[in-house]
Amino acid sequence: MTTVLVVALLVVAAALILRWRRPAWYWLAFGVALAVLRVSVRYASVMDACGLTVPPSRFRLTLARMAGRPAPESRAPRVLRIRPTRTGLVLRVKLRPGQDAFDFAASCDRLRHSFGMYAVTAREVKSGVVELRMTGYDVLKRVQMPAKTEAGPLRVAVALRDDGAVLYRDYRTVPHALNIGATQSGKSVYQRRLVAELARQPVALAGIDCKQGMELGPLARRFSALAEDPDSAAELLDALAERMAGIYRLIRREQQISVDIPDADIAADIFDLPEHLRPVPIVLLIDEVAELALFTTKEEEKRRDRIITALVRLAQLGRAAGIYVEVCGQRFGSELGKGITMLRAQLTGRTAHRVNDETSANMAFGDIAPDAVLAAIQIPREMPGVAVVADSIGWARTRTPFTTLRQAVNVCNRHAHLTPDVPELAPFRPVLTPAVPPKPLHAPDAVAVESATA
Ligand SMILES: Nc1ncnc2c1ncn2[C@@H]1O[C@H](COP(=O)(O)OP(=O)(O)OP(=O)(O)O)[C@@H](O)[C@H]1O
Repeated sequence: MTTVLVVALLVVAAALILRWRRPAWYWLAFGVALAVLRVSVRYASVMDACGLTVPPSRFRLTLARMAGRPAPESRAPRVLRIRPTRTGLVLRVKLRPGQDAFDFAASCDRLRHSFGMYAVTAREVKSGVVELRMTGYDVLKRVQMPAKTEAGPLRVAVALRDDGAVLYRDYRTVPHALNIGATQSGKSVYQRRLVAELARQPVALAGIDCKQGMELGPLARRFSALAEDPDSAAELLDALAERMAGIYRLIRREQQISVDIPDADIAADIFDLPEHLRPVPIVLLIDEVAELALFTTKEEEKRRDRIITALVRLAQLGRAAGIYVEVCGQRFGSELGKGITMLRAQLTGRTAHRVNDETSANMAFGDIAPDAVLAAIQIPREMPGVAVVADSIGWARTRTPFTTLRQAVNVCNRHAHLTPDVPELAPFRPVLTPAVPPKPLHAPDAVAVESATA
């Protein structure tokens, strides 16, 4: 703590002396150092004012009485670590006997005002230790991801959380996810970011985009399979189910070999298989799931049932075979028909962009994090891309860095050579035609005017 304080003082002094130069880091270092000083100086009084201190123990009172000293003061939780970050600071405190992590969570708003920070969040990191993350400004206003992240295989840095931490989409811990939001809320940008990040990794991407491939089509060079209408989507899902069955047979065969070898590890999913046998993982992205679930004729109803059944099977069994499902939609509730709530139950990761009503938010969070429902409705219209992410432990507001379609296409084109050939998905491999200059389109009005003048 003392070291951090001294460093903060030095940084403030250096920043004041060098102010005539004002390089980019000047404001950042100055702001963070000031925040560290402010928190360090005000710590004890703020804890006291927020009711986060404990009265002196009987032992200390007895000692004071025996020594003839005045009664000792209440004690604030001990600071274990204070760590400046790019966006503010992180404080770790050790709770005093009788304190509860909930007390800190409930006092976040008071702490925010008292320390003069933009936001404060609290979470228990281990028994008796609470981490207070403080940010000095609205980090979601202009999202800037840190230069270095802890991304890895099947773990991509997808957004920034409101406490300044990076939000990762980790397919190995949360295999399947749901992303809902009203129109223009930022779902596609979120999905684009996912594709752009996954494109750099050795994974196969499969897409279902029933908007005639409008969102995923331009990224086709990095896709091993793409379906642009419900009919081909049904066939693609069947092909994925077939691949899943094949991978299970492969794992089973390897298990039988391992059982006969003493002390050998026994494969339970594709990552336990030897590298030369390991099938490439597949991430299946579905844009606007409702297009797959709606029907008007008997034929379409049969196709819909086939699609939803295949999706449920993939979400139930796909993880061990390295098949992950990422579903996007405006709503995802029981009004989409039978099997939808069963599918939703398999989608562990939940993200909700701005929604227009409580029912839509409930579809994402009602069953896992009721607190997050209100937060999702309150996302302002003028902040597209802001989302609420929740799991059974808690929720946070996040925002994806804005990725244009051009940027995502550039990344996909640059990494097109990483696109694996998946034999089962070969019929769905997007056909890449050479670019031709577009012909001028005749709008219906223009045609009408032309024929009228003729
Ligand atoms: N993370 C973001 N940061 C800044 N602006 C964003 C962000 N995400 C989205 N936007 C803005 O919001 C607009 C709509 O985003 P997007 O197309 O992703 O919405 P959507 O939910 O997919 O809409 P629809 O369902 O109609 O396709 C974008 O064109 C962009 O201008």
